[in-house]
Amino acid sequence: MSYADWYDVAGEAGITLMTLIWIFFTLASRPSGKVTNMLFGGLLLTHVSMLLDLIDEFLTYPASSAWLTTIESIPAPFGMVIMSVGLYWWHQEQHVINQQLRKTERYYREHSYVDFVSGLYSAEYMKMQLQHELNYITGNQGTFSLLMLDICQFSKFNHRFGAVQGDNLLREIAQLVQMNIRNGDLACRFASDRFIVLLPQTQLQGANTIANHIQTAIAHLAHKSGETTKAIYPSIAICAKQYGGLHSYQDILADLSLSLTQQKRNAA
Ligand SMILES: Nc1nc2c(ncn2[C@@H]2O[C@H](COP(=O)(O)OP(=O)(O)OP(=O)(O)O)[C@@H](O)[C@H]2O)c(=O)[nH]1
Repeated sequence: MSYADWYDVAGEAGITLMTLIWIFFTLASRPSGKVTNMLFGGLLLTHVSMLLDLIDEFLTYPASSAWLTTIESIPAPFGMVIMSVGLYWWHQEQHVINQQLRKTERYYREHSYVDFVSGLYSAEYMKMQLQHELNYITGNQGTFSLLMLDICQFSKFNHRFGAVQGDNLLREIAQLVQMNIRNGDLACRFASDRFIVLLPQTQLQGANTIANHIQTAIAHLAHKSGETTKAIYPSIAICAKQYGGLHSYQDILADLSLSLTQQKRNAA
């Protein structure tokens, strides 16, 4: 074979390998169903064409079997048509999923906004979602509520048990908050030992109910530091407020923080 032929072989082998990789990632990433079947079928036919094309480089067919070289390219166009139909169905499927996400106002998911200590979304993400919620309710005459909660005496806990145990406690509390909110609510870590929960389309009464659930759950958390069975029962201060669409998210967050601070002062 000449150099040109080897370049040809390398190109065809690369395409054959790539189609196999696409098949792998399609099957590994997608749930089973008709969209996956179409994508898999289309990619498989394309792969077969590429493979036949590659094998063809190493075989010499007798003149009577020359037709074999012409059929090798037939599966690819069929595969591409099937794949295109699969992609169109995928587009339809994604459209439905997007509609569902939009309904709950958690439309854009962004993993770079995750706080890695608590596993919740960060304050930055909450600000974006608050702005999104404000835009939504302004157009729809709606309302929403927010909860803000703060762990009591967290600096003492850190001092006594160390920052690693402090991180564990933050994570456990974050999990309890998440367990006690609804699908469509959003819990974020706001700052150090402070968390915030967005409750879309929720009146104050409903927000207070959820705040009670969270407070009760955290009051029953028997946090263990290390090997000992001795438990620490953390307590939190929590405040719930309802908002309309006439404020900026900065004003809302400042107002909520102030309310929580006043509530803590009154309780002291
Ligand atoms: N372990 C750990 N500690 C943190 C983290 N972020 C902030 N902190 C600590 O959290 C503590 C927060 O202290 P404060 O704001 O005084 O809160 P507090 O001690 O709970 O005081 P009160 O709310 O008034 O009861 C500080 O000691 C911070 O160093 C973190 O990611 N991990």
